Amino acid sequence: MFEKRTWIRLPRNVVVGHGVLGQTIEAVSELHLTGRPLVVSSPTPHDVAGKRVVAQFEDEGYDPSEIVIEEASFDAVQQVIDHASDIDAGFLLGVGGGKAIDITKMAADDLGLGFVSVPTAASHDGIVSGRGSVPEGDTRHSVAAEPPLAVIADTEVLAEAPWRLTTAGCADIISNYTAVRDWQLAHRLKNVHYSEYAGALSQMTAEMLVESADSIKQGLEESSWIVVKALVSSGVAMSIADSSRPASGAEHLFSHQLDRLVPDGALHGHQVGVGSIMTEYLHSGQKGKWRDARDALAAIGAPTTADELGIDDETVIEALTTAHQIRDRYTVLGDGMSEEAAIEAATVTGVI
Ligand SMILES: NC(=O)C1=CN([C@@H]2O[C@H](COP(=O)(O)OP(=O)(O)OC[C@H]3O[C@@H](n4cnc5c(N)ncnc54)[C@H](OP(=O)(O)O)[C@@H]3O)[C@@H](O)[C@H]2O)C=CC1
Ligand SMILES: O=C(CO)COP(=O)(O)O
Ligand SMILES: [Zn+2]
Repeated sequence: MFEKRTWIRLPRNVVVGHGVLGQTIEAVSELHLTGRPLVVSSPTPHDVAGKRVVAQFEDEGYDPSEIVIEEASFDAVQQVIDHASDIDAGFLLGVGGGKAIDITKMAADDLGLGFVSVPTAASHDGIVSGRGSVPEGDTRHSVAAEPPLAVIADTEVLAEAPWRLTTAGCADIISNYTAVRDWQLAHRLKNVHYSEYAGALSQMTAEMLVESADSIKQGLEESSWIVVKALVSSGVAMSIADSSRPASGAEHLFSHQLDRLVPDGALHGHQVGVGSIMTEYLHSGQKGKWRDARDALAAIGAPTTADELGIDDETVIEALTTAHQIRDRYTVLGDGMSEEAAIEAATVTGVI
């Protein structure tokens, strides 16, 4: 008997472009959500977009409420859950970078309410995915959470965010190359389920971004358009796979381990980018494609060395040799790298 089943949860409305923040009500009303909206943001996103979203709901006769969270923590998720229960919220909007959006999607998951993602920074593909990441103990990687019903990405707002957030989003996409390679390796060696559709979409997303590198420049709103569309595409790949596998391999394990070792280190995307230079080397050797990964990152102005990440060489080696312990996810790191091999990989690729 045929027993395969798949259940793909995707956003219904993805609205991207100049000034689309002004179409929030339009995009939301199409979703047939009812009750009071709760707008969740963090301080800067509240100023640049959150209060405009609240004002729109007020003008249209909704009775919105808002909450501004300061940090990515389970306490903050609980604060949002409590506030939503107190005001009897009907649905949630997360307005911000990864912090505000992840907190909203995790609170929405707990509350059983719909949620809309309104990114103010094109900083990584979590802003459009059904994966939430809040540091707890030693856990840094994402877990399944409520996927957004809609994404409203205003390129005018995104283009005004600090440029390093956009280069971090690019680097998160460039890391899809090695993530897919790791996934294929795990399929071959460990019989891990591999989705051809999700793998191909993730890889194509990285290729298209790299091909557009010349148009990704500070001050060009088109850059935000290109990057956010790639982030949406990467988020869709994760939804198809029902896993972060298409966009997260050993380079992400390396970054998660850096987050544990250096809590206020570099941006997620920048760390995974540097990680992918080294894991590409591990996949394909000295003559392999690691230079392509490095050059693609350099072309958009993302870090390619430990120095540029602001992380010392010893920490890079410690993260590389212990990254395989982060989670049960087979990658090119296998059951761990020796210190000598890690130093070799980081040195040959110029990371240290
Ligand atoms: N779900 C997933 O798959 C993933 C989730 N994450 C999570 O996402 C978070 C990191 O995301 P990231 O977006 O880098 O971090 P933040 O949401 O913390 O945003 C980074 C910084 O940019 C500021 N900011 C955001 N938008 C603007 C803007 N338009 N103009 C000026 N400043 C702005 C924020 O201000 P302020 O401090 O006021 O908020 C913050 O200081 C972490 O919590 C991480 O765990 C990371 C990777 C993947
Ligand atoms: O950042 C992600 C994909 O780019 C999510 O991956 P993780 O599941 O490793 O947190
Ligand atoms: Zn990522």
